[in-house]
Amino acid sequence: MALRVVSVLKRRLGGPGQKLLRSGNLLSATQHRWEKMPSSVGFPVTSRRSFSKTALIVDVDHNLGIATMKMNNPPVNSLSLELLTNFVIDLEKLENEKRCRGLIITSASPKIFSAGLDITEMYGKSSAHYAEFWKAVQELWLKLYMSNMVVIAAINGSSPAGGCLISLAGDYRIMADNPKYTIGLNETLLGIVAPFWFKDTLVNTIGNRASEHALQLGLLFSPTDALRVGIVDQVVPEDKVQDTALNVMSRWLSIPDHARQLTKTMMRKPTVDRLLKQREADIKNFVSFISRDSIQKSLHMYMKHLKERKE
Ligand SMILES: CCCCCCCCCCCCC/C=C/C(=O)SCCNC(=O)CCNC(=O)[C@H](O)C(C)(C)COP(=O)(O)OP(=O)(O)OC[C@H]1O[C@@H](n2cnc3c(N)ncnc32)[C@H](O)[C@@H]1OP(=O)(O)O
Repeated sequence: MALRVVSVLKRRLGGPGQKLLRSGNLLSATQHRWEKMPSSVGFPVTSRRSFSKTALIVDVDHNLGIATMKMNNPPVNSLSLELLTNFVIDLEKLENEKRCRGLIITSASPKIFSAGLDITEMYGKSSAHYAEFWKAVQELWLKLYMSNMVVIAAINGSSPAGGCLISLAGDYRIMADNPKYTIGLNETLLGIVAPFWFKDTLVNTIGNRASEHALQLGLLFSPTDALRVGIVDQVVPEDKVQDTALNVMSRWLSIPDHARQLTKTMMRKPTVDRLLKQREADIKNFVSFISRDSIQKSLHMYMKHLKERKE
């Protein structure tokens, strides 16, 4: 598979990418750290940046123009305020790197892509905290959904709710073929409601009827069912997720950026504008909804249930 990926990329990538590929195997090259690589024009050929504090590991391969972002927030990659904030900062940095055209989002922890929003950020806190948290969730979705980069989710584990949203905000989803993993917008199971822009993102992906069904029942799909309904685009053996992501990326990067980006904007802007027009109202709605005693109780019970499952 690795060799096939290399030959596909050889055909599709021009310039420095081809030079690197001529010099050896793409996968071993991307695995090299920048200090091991020759720098022909004064900057690292491949650079790796790790932010252990931010719980995100970002590798940028300047030659291929592909960044890989691994969520690294054990135990379950829950999206805390801090992680959301740093996710946005790193996305902005990548967006500003001219040579970075593609982004693969995946998880550093096997089995869990992301457990979704950090539930502990949504109960027992102040209204100001809820508002700040929700703004960060909105910001991440806005940035990801409208990214100029090709964004591929390499879903190597379970991906409920906010984790599913991150995947849906990308351009293409590849999921590991493991029946233990599930993906979906399961908010109703927690006694909460997926906001309209979560719903819109799902509708844009799988259509209205399938979304209504999935959202009302809070369905968490196995990889096979997720593929059938269209939440993911491909299901592959667990050890092939990353190779497949690179392979698919090469196909997407073979399209001229400006044409692909304008097309993406044309398809997604109306959905994004809907939130932008009522962003403050959406924050207010969230704060008032989440502060209700009944909702606080539901979230508390849900967390208790998660903990008791283990005992
Ligand atoms: C009038 C209408 C108005 C409408 C207005 C709308 C307003 C908007 C409303 C609000 C919208 C909010 C949208 C919410 C989105 C979300 O993302 S909510 C989060 C949903 N996530 C989940 O349901 C996943 C829950 N977790 C799991 O199912 C499992 O943990 C797992 C991911 C499958 C992993 O399982 P396993 O490996 O067995 O690990 P666990 O032992 O279960 O967990 C380890 C520890 O992690 C804690 N944890 C798990 N998930 C979360 C989480 N999301 N947040 C915080 N913490 C989490 C878990 O409790 C364990 O903790 P310890 O016991 O302390 O170890």
